[in-house]
Amino acid sequence: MHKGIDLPPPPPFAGLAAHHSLALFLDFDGTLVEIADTPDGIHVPDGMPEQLTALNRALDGRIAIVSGRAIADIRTYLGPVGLLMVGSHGAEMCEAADTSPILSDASRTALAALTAAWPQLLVEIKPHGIAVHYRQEPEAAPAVYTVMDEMAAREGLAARRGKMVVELGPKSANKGVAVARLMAGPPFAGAMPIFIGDDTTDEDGFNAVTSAGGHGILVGPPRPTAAHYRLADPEMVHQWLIL
Ligand SMILES: O=P(O)(O)OC[C@H]1O[C@H](O[C@H]2O[C@H](CO)[C@@H](O)[C@H](O)[C@H]2O)[C@H](O)[C@@H](O)[C@@H]1O
Repeated sequence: MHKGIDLPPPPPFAGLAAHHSLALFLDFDGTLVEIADTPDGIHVPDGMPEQLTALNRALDGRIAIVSGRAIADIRTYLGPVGLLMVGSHGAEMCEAADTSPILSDASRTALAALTAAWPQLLVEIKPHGIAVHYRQEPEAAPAVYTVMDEMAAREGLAARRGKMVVELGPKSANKGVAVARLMAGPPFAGAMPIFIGDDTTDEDGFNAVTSAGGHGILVGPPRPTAAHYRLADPEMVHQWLIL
């Protein structure tokens, strides 16, 4: 973990690609697109899906989007890019979505009470989990933490804190587990993995690629991280990837 020092920018992408067989694991919100006020308020830069597709071809299919969003949600923004996608923080790995309800009546009641008390909260239902966003109502954060932690304990789920959001999902899934699973088989096995992400939930991905001989790239301001390099914002990510 790099705590007190700022991190350098990564070496130029073209140079790395010239000397290594690269695998790229890309977070979505805050990495490929700027953070917005609401989950559906994001803007996908013109040409980005086409450029990701071209880059994926150049890397022989060794790019995966590894997002906290549901895969179906990502597809509405990127369209038919032909990229491998991991969604819901690793719980969805291109498998049929499990849409069965994950909450008991007690938890549904607790969630309903929370959203009634704080009407600006946004609830995002995913195939394997549920996210409560408090960006529109930041003063609700302590109540959201309490209720979501209680729900997680009751349901046997993990409660993950992200950017103005708390998410419930399976304990067994995280971005690091997903990356390790992908790295075990073709077309990723043997490549040097790079994980680019901005949020605390991306730290599992940074650790996984480091264990596999690769590097994490933190996007955003300096903070304690397992990443080796840092880029300031999604625009710098696009420039680094020559997108
Ligand atoms: O793993 P990611 O691809 O970074 O997804 C993480 C979460 O991103 C979304 O929420 C975040 O972005 C929103 C839009 O910029 C922002 O309004 C919100 O405050 C952020 O938490 C998404 O809605 C979640 O489902 C993802 O898990």
